[in-house]
Amino acid sequence: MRTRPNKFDYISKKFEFPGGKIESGESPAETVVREIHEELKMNIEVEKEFLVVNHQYPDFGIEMHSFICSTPTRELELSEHISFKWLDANELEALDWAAADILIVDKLIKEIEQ
Ligand SMILES: Nc1nc2c([nH]c(=O)n2[C@@H]2O[C@H](COP(=O)(O)OP(=O)(O)OP(=O)(O)O)[C@@H](O)[C@H]2O)c(=O)[nH]1
Repeated sequence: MRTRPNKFDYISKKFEFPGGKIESGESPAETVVREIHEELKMNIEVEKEFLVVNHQYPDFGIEMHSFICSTPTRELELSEHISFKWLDANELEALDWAAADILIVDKLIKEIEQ
């Protein structure tokens, strides 16, 4: 997903994975299901946890949990992003990713190439 212009220029209009912040009482896997439904009107199933990344941006730090998920359909409705792309592994590297996402992208490329 491509982010809207952001107050922090290092995140503005970068590509990121859909998701969002954990709410009180939620597990990270529950968060991703809720956020993807809220942001994209998509129903997904979490298959497995993929990678936990800790990243320090100049103004804040994040601990980001990523998951391999499945969905019966690719149909979605954007509500918070300016565009999206479905990509094969060999196309992932070409995008301008948020810095915190680079380790996830690298691991995806390695695992899918095997
Ligand atoms: N969802 C998501 N956020 C990411 C990724 N990579 C990354 O740096 N972030 C950053 O992590 C921060 C928290 O994500 P968020 O989706 O909750 O962003 P937000 O503060 O706009 O959301 P909110 O106000 O709806 O809670 C944002 O600054 C976002 O840009 C990613 O792959 N997915």
